[in-house]
Amino acid sequence: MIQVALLQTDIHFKEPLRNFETVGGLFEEAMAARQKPDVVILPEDWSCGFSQEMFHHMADFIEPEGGPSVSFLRDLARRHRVWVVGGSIGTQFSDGKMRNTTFLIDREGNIAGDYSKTHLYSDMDEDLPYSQGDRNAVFETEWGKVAFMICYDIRFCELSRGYALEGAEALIVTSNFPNPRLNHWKTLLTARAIENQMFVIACNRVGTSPMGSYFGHSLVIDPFGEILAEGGEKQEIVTAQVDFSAVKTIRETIHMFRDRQPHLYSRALLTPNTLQEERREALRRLSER
Ligand SMILES: NC(=O)CCC(=O)C(=O)O
Repeated sequence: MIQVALLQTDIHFKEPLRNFETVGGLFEEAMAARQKPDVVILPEDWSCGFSQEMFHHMADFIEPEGGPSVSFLRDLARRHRVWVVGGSIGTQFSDGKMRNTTFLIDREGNIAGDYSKTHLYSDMDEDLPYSQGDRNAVFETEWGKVAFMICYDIRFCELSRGYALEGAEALIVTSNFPNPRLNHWKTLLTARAIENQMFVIACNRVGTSPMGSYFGHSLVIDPFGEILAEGGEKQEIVTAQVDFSAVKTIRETIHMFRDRQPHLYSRALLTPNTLQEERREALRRLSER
C-alpha cells in the first residue's frame, strides 16, 4: 500500500520562479501531512505552462538535461526521501532534440527513468519544436511497475494497452488538460483503467494560460474503474492510498488478458499514418519558404 500526493497547481505562464515557489510550498505541506506520501506527482509543464506561444518561442522555455527544474525536484526528493514524478519539463537532450519529458526521481534524488510525450498536440503546434518520445518503457519501482502518459497521450489507447501487456500496474498521467473537456478527461482515464485493469493516477493543473483555462479534477482511479480521489477546480493536494494488489485481484476475476485475440484485430493498427506524413510534408514546405 502506498500513499500518493498529486500537486494540482495553478501554473503561472512563463514564470518559473513563481512556480517553483508554489511547488515548494505545496511539497512541504504534503510532506507535513499525517500520512506522508511515498510519491509526489506534478502536472505537465509545471514550471512554465503550456501554450501555442511556447511552441513558437522555445528558446524562452527549453531547459538542458539536468536544468533548473529537474535539479529543483531532485533536491526536494532527496531532502524529503520521497519519489517524485516530475510532471513534465521541456528538455533539450544531448542528441540535440527537444522533448516534453517526465522524470521519475527516486528517494535519493536519482533519476530512475524518463518518459517523453509520444503524441504531440499538433492542433497547438506542439509537434513543431518537439520530437516525440520513442522509448515507452515500464519502470520497476519499490512500490510496483509504472508507466507514463502526458496529457494528449490519454486519447491513444494503444499506448496504455502496450504498457499493460508489458506488466504495468499503474499508469501515471501528467496534464494541462483544458476546459471545456472535463468529460473527455474523466471518460478517457476511466476507460484506460478499466480496459487495462490497472490504476490510473492523473495530475492536472488549474488556473489559466494563453491557451485557456484548466479544470483540475486530478484523479486516482482503481483497476475496477472506481474513483478513489478526485480534485476540485482550485489549487490543492489530492491524496489517495493505492494498493497494487487490486491489479492482481481484477486480473484474476475477469480474464481479459487471456481472452485477447490480437490476430483478429485490424491490420490498420499497424499501417503507417499517412495523415502524419502529410503534416510533416506541409511543415517541411513551410520551413523552406
Ligand atoms: N497539453 C495537451 O496535450 C493538451 C491536450 C488537449 O487539450 C486534449 O487532448 O484535448
